[in-house]
Amino acid sequence: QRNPHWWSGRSAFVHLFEWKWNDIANECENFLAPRGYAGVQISPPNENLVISNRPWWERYQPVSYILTTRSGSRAELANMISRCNAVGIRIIADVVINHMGAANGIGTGGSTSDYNNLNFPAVPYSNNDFNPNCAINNYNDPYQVRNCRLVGLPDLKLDSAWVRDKIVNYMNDLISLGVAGFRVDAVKHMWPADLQHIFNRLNNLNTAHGFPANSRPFITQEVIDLGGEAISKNEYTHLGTVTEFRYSAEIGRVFNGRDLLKYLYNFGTAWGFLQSDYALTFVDNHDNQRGHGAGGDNVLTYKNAKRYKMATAFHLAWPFGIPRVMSSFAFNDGDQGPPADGNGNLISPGFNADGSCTNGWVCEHRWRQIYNMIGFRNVAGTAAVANWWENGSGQQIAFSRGNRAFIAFNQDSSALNSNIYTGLAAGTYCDIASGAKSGSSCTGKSIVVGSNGYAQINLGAGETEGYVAIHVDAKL
Ligand SMILES: O=C(/C=C/c1ccc(O)c(O)c1)N[C@@H](Cc1ccc(O)cc1)C(=O)NCCCOc1c(-c2ccc(O)c(O)c2)oc2cc(O)cc(O)c2c1=O
Ligand SMILES: [Ca+2]
Repeated sequence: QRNPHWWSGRSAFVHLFEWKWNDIANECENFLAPRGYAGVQISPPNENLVISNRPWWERYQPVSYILTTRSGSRAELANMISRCNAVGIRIIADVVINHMGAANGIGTGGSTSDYNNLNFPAVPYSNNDFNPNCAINNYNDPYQVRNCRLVGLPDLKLDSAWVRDKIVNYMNDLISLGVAGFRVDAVKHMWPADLQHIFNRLNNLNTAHGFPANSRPFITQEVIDLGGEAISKNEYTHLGTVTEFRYSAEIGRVFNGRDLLKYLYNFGTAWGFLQSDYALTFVDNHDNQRGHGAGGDNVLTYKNAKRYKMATAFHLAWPFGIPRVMSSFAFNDGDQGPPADGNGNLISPGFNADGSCTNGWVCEHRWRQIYNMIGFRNVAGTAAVANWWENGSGQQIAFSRGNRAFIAFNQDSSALNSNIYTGLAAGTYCDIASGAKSGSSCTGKSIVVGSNGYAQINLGAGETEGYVAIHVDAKL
């Protein structure tokens, strides 16, 4: 189902891609809860194949459902989920249930993966638990896309009772540890009916973790659908939310300067997206930030910082979808895995005095311009978009969220310098892009809203930040 069980007043979650469980627990307590994040999507917690050079995608090659990975042990996972739930950070587990690993070898828990004989003894799965070996080479044949092998990955028979039992038991195990729901991988490659059977057998959430009785697990399904394929994202919306890859592609195209900001006034179903409460939205994700398609070369990443922050600011200011913020490790090569020592152990992020990360972690979620927009979205709450403004070129826009918050963007080659109606009460507000409210002063720009609700908004074309944003909790 589609409710992520956020605590009230929280509205967006972060994908702490490849983070260790102990580090996530600390981050929940030290950073995410204080900054108003709602939840964390964690990397697949099940045992995965150890692949030489440790590419990031080895975690998408299961060997068993034993909860031992480079992120930590079962006990560390359980501890992290408890500590995060205690401070109102929900945990969404990434589950890989379409396939198993595509090579012989051992898993991160020491179990064997016998790909040639389709034997995974630690589940156990054997060859009659897999679909016949055929390759997916025609994405316009729904049967092939569901029943054949995605890039050679052994395809599980999801209509077999044995396989369904193993997957249901795995997901119910995670529910018993306190997860709020699941990000389901490679959903396009599974039949909706099989998923429905599995999801229906999931237990209610564990009330010991603060969930009301009879709470159903949140489901968000990865369906890469940019149009043009036989399988549609709409085939899965009755099961839960669905990743809206077109959101990522379009917001990237606009904030790459390949379209006018003024066209964003109706950014939503008019652009072909799923309806808001079905849509899992993001600027980039772990896959398409590496140029693996699924949004093409429009996808913005941390590598294009100013545009990325503008796109994320719009993403979080705009009342559409369930937003997920990406938190990456730095990479040059598309296959490169997370920061690790000589023995392959993951290295924890370190933190600078300004809160930014070290040790190869980008930590976009710790960038002031991004975490301040988490606060903006929380303060805006359910207030509707109002007071839309655009300049003649169409590359300067502004809007408010009722009388709670106001934001202006400049993607023009000339300065934005206009007197704009903000919809906010008179007073002096701190711009949360260039700084923040600190005690009784602003560390960055301050913006004065007159008694008529207007403010002089000044934003040069070459400034560090391409937007200014204010809200009632940043008012002096
Ligand atoms: O680049 C990758 C991994 C990508 C990947 C991993 C997890 C994801 O959630 C995802 O969306 C993509 N994998 C590399 C290397 C690789 C891995 C395994 C393998 O058997 C062969 C090669 C790669 O070059 N993959 C081929 C292109 C990416 O094709 C993959 C897709 C995928 C891409 C586009 C689509 O429209 C689509 O429906 C599915 O989903 C995966 C899901 C997985 O659970 C595991 C995978 O290996 C993959 C996956 O290879
Ligand atoms: Ca399949």
